[in-house]
Amino acid sequence: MACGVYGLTVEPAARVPLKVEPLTKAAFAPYGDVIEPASASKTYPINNGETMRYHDMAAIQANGSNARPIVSIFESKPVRGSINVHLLERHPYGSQAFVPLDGQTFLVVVAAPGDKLDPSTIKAFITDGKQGVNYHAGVWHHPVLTLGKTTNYLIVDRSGDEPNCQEIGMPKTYMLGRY
Ligand SMILES: NC(=O)N[C@@H](O)C(=O)O
Ligand code: NI
Repeated sequence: MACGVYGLTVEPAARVPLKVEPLTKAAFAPYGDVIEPASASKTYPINNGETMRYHDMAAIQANGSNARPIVSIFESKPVRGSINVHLLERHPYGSQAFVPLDGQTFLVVVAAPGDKLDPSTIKAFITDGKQGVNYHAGVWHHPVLTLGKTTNYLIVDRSGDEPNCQEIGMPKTYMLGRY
């Protein structure tokens, strides 16, 4: 998905630490959904009780002309050393879900939707290896930041006619620490 540059994405000289918090449903609610059994709104047994259904975990959005939700796999190499971020991207026409298939933790950096970045809404989270995330349409997020080893993610996002990836520069370079 080619990301159009929506704003300045040159790395700012000013650097600030950004606290990395454990990912929780409540903390992530302004940005999207956490995909994990504990966050299911509805859970019920099926198949004569042999299977538990964690129902309707994420709001899958696919808007625009000829839009449809699609399933893909991202095979993502890990980032290593000090991780500093200075740009985010958004998909205005649809949501984007990442579910790790190898039990791998990853970092999530988000900001509230809007045509201008609101620095007060920039947050960083670390997943517990079982969690996935679903960014709602228009939510600013950093391209996937995989930790430790190359990881496959199941991706659910949107295909359609309109270009669906825009990048924007962050006001500072945000330091997430060493991994
Ligand atoms: N560009 C692309 O498909 N991936 C990004 O959207 C991402 O969030 O990693
Ligand atoms: Ni994305």
